[in-house]
Amino acid sequence: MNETLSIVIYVVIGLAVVGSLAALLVRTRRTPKGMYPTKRDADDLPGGTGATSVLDRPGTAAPDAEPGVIVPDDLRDLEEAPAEPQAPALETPEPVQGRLARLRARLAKSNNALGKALLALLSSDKIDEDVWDEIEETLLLADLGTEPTTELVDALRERVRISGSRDPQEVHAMLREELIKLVDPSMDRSLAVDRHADKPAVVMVVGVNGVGKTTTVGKLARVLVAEDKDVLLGAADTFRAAAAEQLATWGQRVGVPTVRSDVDGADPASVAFEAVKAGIDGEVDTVLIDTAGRLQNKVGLMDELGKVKRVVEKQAEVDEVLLVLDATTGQNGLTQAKVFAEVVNITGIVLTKLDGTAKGGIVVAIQRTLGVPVKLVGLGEGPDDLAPFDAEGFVDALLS
Ligand SMILES: Nc1nc2c(ncn2[C@@H]2O[C@H](COP(=O)(O)OP(=O)(O)OP(=O)(O)O)[C@@H](O)[C@H]2O)c(=O)[nH]1
Repeated sequence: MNETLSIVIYVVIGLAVVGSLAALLVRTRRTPKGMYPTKRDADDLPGGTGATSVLDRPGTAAPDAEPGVIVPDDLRDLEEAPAEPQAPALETPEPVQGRLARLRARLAKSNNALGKALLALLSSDKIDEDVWDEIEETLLLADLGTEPTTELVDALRERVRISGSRDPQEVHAMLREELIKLVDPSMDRSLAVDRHADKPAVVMVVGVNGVGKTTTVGKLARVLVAEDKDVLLGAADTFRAAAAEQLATWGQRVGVPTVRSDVDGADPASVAFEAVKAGIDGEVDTVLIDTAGRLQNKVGLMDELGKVKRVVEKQAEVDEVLLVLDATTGQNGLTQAKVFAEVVNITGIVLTKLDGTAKGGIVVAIQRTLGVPVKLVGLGEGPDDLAPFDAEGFVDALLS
């Protein structure tokens, strides 16, 4: 009996011990709400009621999430992104033929006052000294420059004296002829972009920051793609970090590769060298090189551009050095042009933002100052708003 009692007592004590141990275990395993039971990995989301700290990135309410839960957009993008990133559809640039005519309205709009004022003055009943003074002033305001203005006024005076005509059509024709003479249709405005027997043509694009240089390289790539050329871009503007990215994006849109450095502030000459090397290896038609232009220090600019050109010339001839100028900067553009002309041998001018200025006369002033033709004009921010320049089309736009 005693023995049976002892066994019962032992069993009861044993059960009690097991029970309390189990209760203890269950309690220690329960984690306070919102706390992570183990040490957190760096990429774990923060827990607890402080979970809103995840929202320091822009986010929106996800339709399938708990009410009040905002999923950061970048995380949602990841969730919703297709497994294989799709290549963007390639764009087809507009044909180059007839571009200036298509964009003529833009030029006419901004330079309307010039043409209209000249025609009105020249067809007035009496052309006296005051009228000639006004004509002169109008031309100077359009940034034509002193010497070309005097030439034009003298030529018109002579023709008006001889013909005595005030007929608007005749006056229009006279003015058109004289303006075309000033813009000089005899200048060779062709671009040297054709591949040589065994090497690509190399085009360097120079100019100060902000004039539209990178945009121009991108637009020019499209012009060449529209002409069925194989093009390669070199992002030698390593000064501004975003410039290479911007250029590569232009290239991607039309399937043109870009050689760039992933190191900020890399040596521009070595990027240019690699671009030309890749162009030779890839047997492309044209290599376009975007460069950085910091005018604060002429010696630095000279060193940098000179070096880029010398290094490129170790492998291939530089066929074109295009200087990009912003037409809205007027006389400032002329000063820049002179500095660049001292540093490199400029073969052509790209005049951008002509759609935003009434100073179309700058075309004449720049050509006169540098003795180099304007080869391309930028007439808007659209990807195909770059047109080959021609004297007649330009003057017709001014007088339309
Ligand atoms: N309206 C108008 N805007 C233009 C034209 N060409 C370029 N732009 C604008 O000018 C701005 C500057 O262009 P960018 O190409 O970045 O200038 P950038 O000279 O390359 O500057 P960096 O890359 O810093 O050297 C951009 O907003 C362009 O869209 C043009 O012909 N007309």
